[in-house]
Amino acid sequence: MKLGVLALQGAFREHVQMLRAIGVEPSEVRLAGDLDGLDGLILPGGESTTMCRLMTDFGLWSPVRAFHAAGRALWGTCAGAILLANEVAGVSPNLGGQPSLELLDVTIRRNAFGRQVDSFTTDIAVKGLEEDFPAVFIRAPVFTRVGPEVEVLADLDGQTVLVRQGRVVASSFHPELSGDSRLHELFTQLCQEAKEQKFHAGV
Ligand SMILES: NC(=O)CC[C@H](N)C(=O)O
Repeated sequence: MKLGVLALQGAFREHVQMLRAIGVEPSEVRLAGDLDGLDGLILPGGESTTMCRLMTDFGLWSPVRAFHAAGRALWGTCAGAILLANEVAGVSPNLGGQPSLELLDVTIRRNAFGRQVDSFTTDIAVKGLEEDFPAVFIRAPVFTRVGPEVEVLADLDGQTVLVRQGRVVASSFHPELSGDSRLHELFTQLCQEAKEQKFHAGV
């Protein structure tokens, strides 16, 4: 299993460390060619406006869309989830619209928990995990609209915080900072499944 972590900005090193801890040696992705041969890609948390600018500078929008179209798995955490969404809300109007990959049929609202509660950790129930997951939220977004093909895997006080649409997963929290590798293990399984499906389909 070959996984990559988008390494333009933000908490990519923490994802790399978490993947290493579960026995996966990931590579850092900065250029389109770095995606070659990968089965899955993690888009980390950070600052989505900066990441968008770097996605443009590094010419990554089309290559990441093509990576998805070729049957590979993607997981966006926090700012990474914002990059995946079809629609981004909560952007300052004078900045214009925020570009995104549009690979996940959701609307995501940036900084949805307000400044008073910038960062917090709380245990949440996640579909597919037997025990609660310690979720770290840092100026986190929430999914305010979820399309018909999107499965909600976790919420917090009625706000959607973890979703999946086929082989695209997005969390508004930072699983790489919680010292709990279960979601990284689940994503690795999803990458494996995506790879096998591709193999069976003869692609
Ligand atoms: N921890 C994070 O990734 C924060 C996301 C950031 N608030 C943004 O909107 O881009």
